[in-house]
Amino acid sequence: MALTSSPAPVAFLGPAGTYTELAALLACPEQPHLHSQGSHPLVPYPTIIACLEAVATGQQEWAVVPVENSVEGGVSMTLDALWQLEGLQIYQALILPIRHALMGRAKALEQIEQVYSHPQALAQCQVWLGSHLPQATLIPTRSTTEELDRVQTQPMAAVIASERAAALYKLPILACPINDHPDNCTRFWVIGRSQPKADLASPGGSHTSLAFSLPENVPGALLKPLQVFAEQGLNMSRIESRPTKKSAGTYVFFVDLENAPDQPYLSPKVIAALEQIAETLKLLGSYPVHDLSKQGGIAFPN
Ligand SMILES: O=C(O)C(=O)Cc1ccccc1
Repeated sequence: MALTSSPAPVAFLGPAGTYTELAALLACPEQPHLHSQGSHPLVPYPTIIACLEAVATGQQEWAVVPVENSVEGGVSMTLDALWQLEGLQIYQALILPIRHALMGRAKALEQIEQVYSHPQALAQCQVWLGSHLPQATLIPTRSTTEELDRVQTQPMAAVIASERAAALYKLPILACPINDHPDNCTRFWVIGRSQPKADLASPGGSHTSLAFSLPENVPGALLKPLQVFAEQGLNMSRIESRPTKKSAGTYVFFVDLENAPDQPYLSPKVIAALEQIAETLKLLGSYPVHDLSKQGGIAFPN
């Protein structure tokens, strides 16, 4: 009799109702070219780093984490954790439209004294908040849904989260959408443990991500790796720097490359050239991207 294994759990930034949970519901880690499977049990974690540590230590098979928002830029917690932790690989990217709602039990907006949400969500609604809730104190939380239980009993408090979160917690929506840019979207990565280097071609896809630090802070240092990409005809779709945290003025560079259609991974030649240049090089994976922001909205799974 054939043994059938049930889908492995996916760690996500909780509690229930976050945008990251929605991305995890739509993710398909074992078959990264698909999405919208919804068959994996989901396990909430309080922070992004806890999600990634759960995979790195083998406690969970998969994690889904936010990486970059079209308005606010990179999610530094995710980038820093991927640089620090060993043995992680990106298997899939999902881009979701982000439509923020203000929810709570206030009878009128003037009643609201505190607004709780993830710093990215607060920043994405700052113009709206300044003009509609100038009296409110903005309080950052670890995820959009962390303080949803508080607003059940405190009418002076409100939360910025998704409409799906309002439905899950049975909270009235006071205003929606409140994001300052209508085309707000966020990219999420599905992370698993890394394959041996020889298997980097698998699972493959349209993009490759890597991170590197450079040995010397000298004029033109960054030119060398960029020249490798240019000479190999590799288009960079993103470059972002984060401090190494070792000494002031030293940086880690995170790069996303578009793969050639006939080569869904980074060639050994490019990897060898980068290894020569970088102080530390981390290949984060080659993977397909599902852009769900351009399909007129998504049907939210429950
Ligand atoms: O997933 C969430 O709900 C988060 O708190 C992270 C986040 C915040 C804002 C936009 C997308 C993801």
